[in-house]
Amino acid sequence: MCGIVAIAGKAPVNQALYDALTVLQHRGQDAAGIVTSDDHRLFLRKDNGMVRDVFHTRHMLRLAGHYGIGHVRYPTAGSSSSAEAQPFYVNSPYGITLAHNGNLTNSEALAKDIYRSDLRHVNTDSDSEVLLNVFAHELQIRGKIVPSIDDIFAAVSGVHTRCKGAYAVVAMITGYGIVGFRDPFGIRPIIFGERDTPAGKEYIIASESVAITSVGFRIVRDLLPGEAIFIDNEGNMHTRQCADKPVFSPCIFEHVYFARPDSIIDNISVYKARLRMGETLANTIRELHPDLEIDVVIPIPDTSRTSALELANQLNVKYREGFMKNRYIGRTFIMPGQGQRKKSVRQKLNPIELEFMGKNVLLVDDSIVRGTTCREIIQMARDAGAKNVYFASAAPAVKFPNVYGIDMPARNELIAYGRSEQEVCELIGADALIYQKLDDLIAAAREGNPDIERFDCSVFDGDYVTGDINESYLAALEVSRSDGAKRKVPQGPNLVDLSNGE
Ligand SMILES: O=P(O)(O)OC[C@H]1O[C@H](OP(=O)(O)OP(=O)(O)O)[C@H](O)[C@@H]1O
Ligand SMILES: NC(=O)CC[C@H](N)C(=O)O
Ligand SMILES: [Mg+2]
Repeated sequence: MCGIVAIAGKAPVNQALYDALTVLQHRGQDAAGIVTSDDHRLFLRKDNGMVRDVFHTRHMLRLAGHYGIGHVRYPTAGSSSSAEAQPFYVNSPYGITLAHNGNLTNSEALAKDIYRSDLRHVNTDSDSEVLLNVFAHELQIRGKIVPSIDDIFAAVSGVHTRCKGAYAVVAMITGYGIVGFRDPFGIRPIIFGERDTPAGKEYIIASESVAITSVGFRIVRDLLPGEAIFIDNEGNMHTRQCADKPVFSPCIFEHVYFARPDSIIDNISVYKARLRMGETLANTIRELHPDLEIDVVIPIPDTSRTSALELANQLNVKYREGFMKNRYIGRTFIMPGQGQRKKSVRQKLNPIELEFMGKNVLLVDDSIVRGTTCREIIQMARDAGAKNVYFASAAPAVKFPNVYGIDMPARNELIAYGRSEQEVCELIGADALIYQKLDDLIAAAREGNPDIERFDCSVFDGDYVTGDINESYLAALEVSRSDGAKRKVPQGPNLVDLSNGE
């Protein structure tokens, strides 16, 4: 998952972009970047690292101009090399920069097309660089010195025709304005806002509403699946549906884990959805384990807190913060490499022994993916003297890879893949394991917006809405992007890259 933001302002936008990226940091910790423009020149800074590490005062001073875009990255394609940090740039036509959240499922085929038919060079393995070149080509073939609004929206339609997979995108067309668009299934979130200034209206586009409100804009609305927004360099805003048959299918995992609870995505409060997940999970526990004696409910911080709190309320059991989180360690799930993830769980969470000693403890997490967290945590609870350790997951068992922008590509890395609940329970060392039912999870999210007919739940049910995912795709993905495969790709400072981000 990545975070994206764009601002079309009337005054310098560097600080607001930086602030918005810090609010989106939970969506990507690997790399960050900002590009701004003063209508003539582009100013780019991007590198590996968290937002606070990538941008120093000297960089901020150079990010001049009244419009720009930003990105925080969590890689799902290519490598974690700094050359794949975003935004990406192509000089023709007009000078376009682009930032992408999601994952293209036909990136490899597109990369070949781009070279053979569009005569374009793509320098990295990033699907986002491919996406940028498709958009640039679709704009170039209109052949205009000054692109019209119709040209820009036609180029987005061209992207929808050629690209498959998930993409929420912001792009800047130097001298012409800012574009945002969402794939025809609306898998990844993207929302826009505005504010009035003495010099006129300013616009912002971002992955999550919290990035809009926290920098002083008000929310207008989410982009619809297939829809695009264009803010021209005079500050006029235009929107248009650019897909033929959009089928809304937003990713349910945003509500389970990715998004911040204080965000509202597609009119669903993530916080309320998580409370409802706690309520339904409590019902399932009562139904499946009516005799389970629970002395205390303990969340695995951070993300499960909201649902664990409501679950404890419903069961009428004490809710206690039995694990203290080291606030200087980021999210472990989105760290690259299993070794790093495993080590970080222990550095990140530390038990308060008195909450465990001699008690029947119900630990609650938002999800169990690789099982890294729960295995460590259950052992820590036992070491702290717990009598029995039960484990509940606010999401169903994750059994299938994600191909739409969450880095869980290898089936055999998923602890629930090919295993029964009982087997998972034994493997993680719990005395009982309770998963949320998929229908309950869907209901918990949908209650916030009953107009959404379906969610992308592919990691739970293996149903890939884009229709292009088959066994050979999944097998190839497993080979190229498993933890083992990633270890073989050269990373870090030894790699000499083409990067213009300094
Ligand atoms: O089964 P696993 O592979 O361990 O993945 C699931 C865990 O990873 C996430 O936590 P993370 O530490 O990333 O973030 P958080 O602090 O927001 O909970 C998630 O909240 C689960 O705790
Ligand atoms: N998580 C994401 O949205 C990743 C975006 C893009 N696929 C990349 O790897 O950079
Ligand atoms: Mg967690």
